[in-house]
Amino acid sequence: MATTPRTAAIVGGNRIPFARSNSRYAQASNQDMLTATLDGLVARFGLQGQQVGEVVAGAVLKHARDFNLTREAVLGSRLSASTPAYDVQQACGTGLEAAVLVANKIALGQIESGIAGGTDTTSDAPLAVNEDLRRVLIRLNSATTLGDRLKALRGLRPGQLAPEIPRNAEPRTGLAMGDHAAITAKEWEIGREEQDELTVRSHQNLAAAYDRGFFDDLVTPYLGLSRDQNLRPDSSMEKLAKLAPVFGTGDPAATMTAGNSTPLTDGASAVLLASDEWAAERGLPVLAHLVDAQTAAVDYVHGGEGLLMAPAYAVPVLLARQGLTLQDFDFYEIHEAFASTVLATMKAWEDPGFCKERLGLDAPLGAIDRSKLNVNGSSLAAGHPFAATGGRIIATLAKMLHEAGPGRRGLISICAAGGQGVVAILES
Ligand SMILES: CC(=O)SCCNC(=O)CCNC(=O)[C@H](O)C(C)(C)COP(=O)(O)OP(=O)(O)OC[C@H]1O[C@@H](n2cnc3c(N)ncnc32)[C@H](O)[C@@H]1OP(=O)(O)O
Repeated sequence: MATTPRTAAIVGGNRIPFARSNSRYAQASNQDMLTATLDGLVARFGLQGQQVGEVVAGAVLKHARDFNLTREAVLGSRLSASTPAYDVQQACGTGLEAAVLVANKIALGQIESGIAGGTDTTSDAPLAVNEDLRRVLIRLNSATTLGDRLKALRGLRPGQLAPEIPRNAEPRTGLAMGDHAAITAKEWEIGREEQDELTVRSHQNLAAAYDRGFFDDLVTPYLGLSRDQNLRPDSSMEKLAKLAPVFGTGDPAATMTAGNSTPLTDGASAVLLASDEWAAERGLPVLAHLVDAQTAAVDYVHGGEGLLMAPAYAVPVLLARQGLTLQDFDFYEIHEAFASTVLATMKAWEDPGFCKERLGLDAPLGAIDRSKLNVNGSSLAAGHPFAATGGRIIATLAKMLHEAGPGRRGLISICAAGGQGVVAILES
């Protein structure tokens, strides 16, 4: 029997304020933050003791003990323990990818409701042991006699005792994501001033949104924080101009600083999705619908494409499938991994050569109206706890579309490590 796909509704979201790394949430684990975030969502939508179809979430940096972090968070939360839950991981696209998975199951009628989310902490990063030491420890664990234990330890050297600390770098190139972004910034001739301007706007927009109460029903205070700790309402071009470059520093004309790059951040977010019927039965709002989504990947290792440029490729596929142009949107949410990445992506869409040769289009996608971009701030100001960014953006955009009224449309574009990108369209 054929089933008719339907479009999943976004009921609303919840997140904890995002904290600077090694600061307010230094003692909190991913599980603590995700559990608190789920409980905030449960409280907001009256889901105490209830079972939702599925909870799908993830973390980019996960301890080995967190086999199924999401299920553990559900068991620690006030949701019914009968709620199935599992982890996904798509780097910085994790939160959005989780929402797409939930939305697709709702669309197919396999579930009526679900929660998508993400959490990350660089304060509680997983440390690994040296590969040789790990094998020794495994042998030691299964050794039954003193002789076997001593044999297992034989050959172990002091240098092998040093822990392996996760680096914010691409495994295939050894370069930090910021250094990759600096290469792209140079290729697309993205200037320091335009990066700093985008950064100031992000801080101003986020601060204004908090001041007008926009986040009152999206953010639940946690561990003494009620606003994102990275937010600097007094951010200015003058202050940003004083910062020294931190990425691509081999180049004397390097432009990327701690100000126009996202900081290392701790936090979690979650979004409640459902069928229209499920929401109506409970008297819950429908802010928007997740209409469609697309992923793309680029060859940043041998293909000469920028590590964070995959959304530039994913968006035209999505537009073509939906019969839309890049200008047919009321809001654009382009994840600010680095200010230069947002600017390079927009420049690529405007560039006839890029659009023809790399995207195979007859004409460039064109410019977007900058006054519709990240109007309530984005990752430069809020911070970027990798897997939690998607949930922050979906909940923010869904509320913006709802406030704007029916028939409004928003584009989400998230670049991710590994040369990947996840993009989606929401409509009110
Ligand atoms: C797909 C993706 O999303 S890829 C992106 C993934 N994320 C990343 O790669 C994270 C990148 N970020 C980082 O690695 C780090 O945050 C860095 C290297 C950029 C900066 O690290 P730190 O040097 O520890 O940053 P810190 O917070 O101390 O800031 C450095 C200085 O800049 C200043 N600063 C930062 N932002 C601003 C601002 N908006 N306005 C004014 N000053 C600022 C700070 O006050 C600080 O000044 P100080 O030294 O006088 O106190």
